[in-house]
Amino acid sequence: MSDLKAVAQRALSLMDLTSLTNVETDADIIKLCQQAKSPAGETAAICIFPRFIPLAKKILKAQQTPHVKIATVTNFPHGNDDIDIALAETNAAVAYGADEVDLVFPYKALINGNENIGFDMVKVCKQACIDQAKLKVIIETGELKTPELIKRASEIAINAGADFIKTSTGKVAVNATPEAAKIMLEVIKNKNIDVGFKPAGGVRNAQDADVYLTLADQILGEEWAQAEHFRFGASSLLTSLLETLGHKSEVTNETQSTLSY
Ligand SMILES: O=C[C@H](O)COP(=O)(O)O
Repeated sequence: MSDLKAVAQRALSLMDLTSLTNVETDADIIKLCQQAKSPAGETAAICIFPRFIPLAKKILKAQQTPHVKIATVTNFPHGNDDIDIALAETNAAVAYGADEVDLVFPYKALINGNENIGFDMVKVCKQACIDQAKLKVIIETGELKTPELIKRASEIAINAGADFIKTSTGKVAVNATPEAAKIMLEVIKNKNIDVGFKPAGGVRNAQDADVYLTLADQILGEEWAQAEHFRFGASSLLTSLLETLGHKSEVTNETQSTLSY
């Protein structure tokens, strides 16, 4: 069993602190940015809908946490197969100033036997992100279900230019699982390529995080799971990690006083 405090500290620095309920207000996004500057250190990123990016940029700058990346989502959460729409959304996300775009792979098309739509969608969206944003491709493992489809979607996404492969939207019945993670990490290892991994959905505490970090350490080596290669997509993990680390999850007065937007 790993040292849970050490795991919690590591997981915090690898987190895409996520708020994708679609009922967020500006106040919720401001609070999320404040939480990203936690008493135990900064999260790697926040993950929000595109329309909130300009506000988040302003807040992150005002609270002097410009290293916290802004991730957003496109073709989300449905994973439909309309390439033009996915591309338009990705172009808009980049125009808003996203550092990272989490694109939902057209997984239903793949389940129906069409590999080309996924490849083409990732390829054009990668082009839209080139030199401006990382492209993280959500393959929705809980819907793909079989190891063969999870492996194939991972390979297609990587072949088309994904910078990260991500398990899940967090919006379906089955989200990140260790079984899916193992398949995806092995695809990355076998391809011997500079692509990252993001388990997302249902990662709730340091024990959950430990399972995925241990898999990454075993499959890709202990140095690999750094923020440029590994993220957790999670909405409630931070609160639990802060408890493990002995901190209260509330925003500190100090954090609030740095805001001058
Ligand atoms: O990408 C992240 C997920 O949407 C968050 O899922 P969660 O609410 O289960 O942590």
